[in-house]
Amino acid sequence: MRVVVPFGAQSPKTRLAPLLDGAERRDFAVAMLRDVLDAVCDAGGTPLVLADAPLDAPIDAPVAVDDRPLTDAVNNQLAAGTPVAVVMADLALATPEALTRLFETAGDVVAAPGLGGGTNALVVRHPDFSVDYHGASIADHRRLADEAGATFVEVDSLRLAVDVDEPADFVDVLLHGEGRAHEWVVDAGIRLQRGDGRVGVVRARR
Ligand SMILES: Nc1nc2c(ncn2[C@@H]2O[C@H](COP(=O)(O)OP(=O)(O)OP(=O)(O)O)[C@@H](O)[C@H]2O)c(=O)[nH]1
Ligand SMILES: C[C@H](OP(=O)(O)O)C(=O)O
Repeated sequence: MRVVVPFGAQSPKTRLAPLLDGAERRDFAVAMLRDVLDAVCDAGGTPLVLADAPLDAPIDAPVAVDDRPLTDAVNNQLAAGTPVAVVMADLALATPEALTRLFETAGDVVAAPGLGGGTNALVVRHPDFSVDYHGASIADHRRLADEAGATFVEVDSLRLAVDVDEPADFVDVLLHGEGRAHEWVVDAGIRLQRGDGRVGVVRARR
């Protein structure tokens, strides 16, 4: 399976600014990308990193640079032929097993929803389907599949549902992560903070 992995290389992970400075956000984003690429390869996928600018860190996969907005860049990849998968680069908990299940699930469009309304991963087998990212994109993709006459199937997976957008997402990385991204967060001094309510994170040092 051809697997497109979008990567915003210009100013990655701006919503993590409360805990990480610019260089750290770049470094952490690359750690997550490397974990995702390993998981894609171990699941039998052939990854292509779709970046909005050249990467300054070595990556063990081919890179296509396309500086158009995310949706346009991904739709251009879909136009190159199906089946194709799109797996976001910030899925710090992704495992080969979870991706294998995604890739093997039958359907014209198979989606792994993100917590909070996004679409963390997709398999597209229908030539008339196109993406529209940002906002509650899972709802948009459900509608777009319907309009294209494509079946739409969602996979239920914690490991694919967690994308690291905001500091609170570090909770799941600390609790369930295993790879470079997990190690990066621990080394940065980010720790769980238990209180009366929901568990949060705190950074012990900067
Ligand atoms: N090719 C490409 N990938 C992008 C672009 N923007 C985001 N991505 C990637 O798309 C996925 C989802 O990104 P988001 O979480 O929406 O945005 P982000 O840029 O990572 O983070 P924020 O700056 O906090 O919004 C991640 O894998 C990003 O690396 C873009 O403009 N072009
Ligand atoms: C790309 C976008 O990601 P989010 O901003 O929801 O993390 C989406 O899944 O539509």
